[in-house]
Amino acid sequence: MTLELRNCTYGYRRWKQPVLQDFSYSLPEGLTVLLGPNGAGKSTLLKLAASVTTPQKGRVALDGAPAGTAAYRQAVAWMPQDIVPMPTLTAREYVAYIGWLKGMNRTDAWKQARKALARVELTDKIDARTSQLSGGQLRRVGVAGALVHGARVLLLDEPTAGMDPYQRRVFRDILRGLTGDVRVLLSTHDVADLAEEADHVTVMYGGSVLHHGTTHTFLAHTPPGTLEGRAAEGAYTALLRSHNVAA
Ligand SMILES: Nc1ncnc2c1ncn2[C@@H]1O[C@H](COP(=O)(O)OP(=O)(O)OP(=O)(O)O)[C@@H](O)[C@H]1O
Repeated sequence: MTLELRNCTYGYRRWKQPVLQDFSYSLPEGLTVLLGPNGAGKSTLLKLAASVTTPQKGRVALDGAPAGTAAYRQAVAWMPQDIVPMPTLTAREYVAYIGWLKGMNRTDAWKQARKALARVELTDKIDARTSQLSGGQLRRVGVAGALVHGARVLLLDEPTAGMDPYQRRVFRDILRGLTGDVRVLLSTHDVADLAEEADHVTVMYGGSVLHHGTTHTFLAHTPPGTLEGRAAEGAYTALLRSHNVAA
């Protein structure tokens, strides 16, 4: 399975410098953590891969199926950085609605929404209005929305932001429990928490990829003498500094 952006250019304003220019990226197998300072282009990359935005130039495809086609949209799940509550919908209705938008029939979407909410331990909030959930609970609803339709590619934009430590652990267990050839691209500022779990690490800055490789090659940037448990943070900072980027 290959999700690929090839020679993509994307800018939010036509008269401004594009955020991504002639940008190519291929999502490796397993879990890839996407790191980078604010404004690096991480969300933009995820939105292009999720086919919620379309590049002005270049192409995005999954195994040859172009982004935007039904086959592509069903295979790819996206959790946006900002989960906007829908005041009239309950958590279950919200997740089922995402499933339905992704092509599930209503009965399946309804059943799978309950299961997806159980996976993020929100069974007790299943009938709560999304507008009445806390920020962390709403993010867990977002994760459930990404899980509901059995996608082969999960694109998650800062999924753990605002989650308490216990829920971060639950989330990591969900990632570990994904079976089959499911690929995950996950952006985070939570370097220490997730980078060491990943199979691959991508670091972006200024719309470019500074590093893209296995976690092993990423951690090789860790400066000697770094405290235990700080290896990923150390590697990240050292990588940015080696490119003259203030971390
Ligand atoms: N809707 C928008 N309209 C105009 N410019 C935007 C918009 N969204 C993002 N940008 C700009 O695009 C650039 C990349 O933003 P993007 O959100 O992809 O970065 P990011 O790496 O996800 O940042 P963060 O870590 O802060 O979420 C930034 O310069 C940002 O100001």
